[in-house]
Amino acid sequence: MPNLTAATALSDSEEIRTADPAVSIQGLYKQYGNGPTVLNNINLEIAEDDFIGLIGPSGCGKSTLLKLLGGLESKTKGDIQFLTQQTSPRPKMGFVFQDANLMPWLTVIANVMLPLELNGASKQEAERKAIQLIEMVGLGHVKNHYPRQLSGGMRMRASIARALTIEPQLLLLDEPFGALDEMTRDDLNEELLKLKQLQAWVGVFVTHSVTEAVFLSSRVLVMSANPGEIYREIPIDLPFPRTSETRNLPEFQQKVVEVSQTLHELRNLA
Ligand SMILES: Nc1ncnc2c1ncn2[C@@H]1O[C@H](COP(=O)(O)OP(=O)(O)OP(=O)(O)O)[C@@H](O)[C@H]1O
Repeated sequence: MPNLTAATALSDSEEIRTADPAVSIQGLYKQYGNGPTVLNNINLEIAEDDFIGLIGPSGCGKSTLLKLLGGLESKTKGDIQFLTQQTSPRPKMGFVFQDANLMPWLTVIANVMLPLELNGASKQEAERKAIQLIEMVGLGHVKNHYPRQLSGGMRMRASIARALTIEPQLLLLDEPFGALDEMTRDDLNEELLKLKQLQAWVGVFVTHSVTEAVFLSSRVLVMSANPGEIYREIPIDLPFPRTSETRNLPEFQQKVVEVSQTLHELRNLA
C-alpha cells in the first residue's frame, strides 16, 4: 500500500513477510453493551500487499471486525494501529457493502463524484477522477443513468468506483457480491483484482463464498464463533495476477478443499 510503512521492525519470532505491515491488531475484544464477547483476543498483522478474506459461521464477528477496522464501531479492549507515515493516524478508507447504497436521486457519475466533492475537490477535478473510475469499472456507457436503471452487478461496480475515487489506502468490503449471480460475481472478482493492481490498497473483505475467498485472498482467515476468534489462517500462495483460468488450477481446488474442510471441522466442534 503506498504511503504506509512499517513503524516497527518485525521481531525474529514473527513470520517473515516480504511486504511491510500496514495494520497491526493486538488483543482486540468487542462486546456490544452487556452482551456476550463477540470478538475474543484478535491478533493480526496485515501487510501492505495483503487482501485478507474473512470467512466463518454466521455471527462469528466478521462484520464486527471489519467495522472496528473502519472505525464504524468502537472496540472494547485492545489496539488497532495503522502504520502510516502520514500526519493522520488513520489511512484513507473506502467501504463497499452488500447493498450498493447509491443515492437513488443521483446519476452514476454524481454518485461517484460525491465523496470527492465532500472531501473538498472542485467539481471539475471530481468529474475527471469519477469518469476515470467509471471507465475502469466498465460503466462509461451508463454514467448518466440512475441506479434504478442499472442491474445489480452494475450498481455494485458503481459502488466500487465510488469507494475507490478517494484513492483509499485500506478498502473494506462486507459481502460485496453476496447478492449477485455466480457469473457476475466471478467477473467482479476478476475486476476487483485488476483494480487492486492499479491502486494497490490493502484489502479486507467478508464473504460466505469459499471460492471467492480463495480467488481474492492472499490469506484466508477462518473465524470460529462464540466468541469470535481467528481459528486458522490459510495462506493462498497462488500467484497474481489471477484470472478465470486460476479457478481451474489443481492448487486452487486444493485451497478450496482446505478452506471448506476447515469450516466443516468448525461445525463439528460446535
Ligand atoms: N449493533 C449490535 N448490537 C448488538 N449486537 C450486535 C450488533 N452487531 C452485531 N451484533 C452481534 O454480534 C455478533 C457478531 O455479529 P457480526 O455481524 O459481526 O457477525 P458476522 O460473522 O458478520 O455474521 P453474518 O455472517 O451472519 O453476517 C452477533 O451475535 C450479532 O448479533
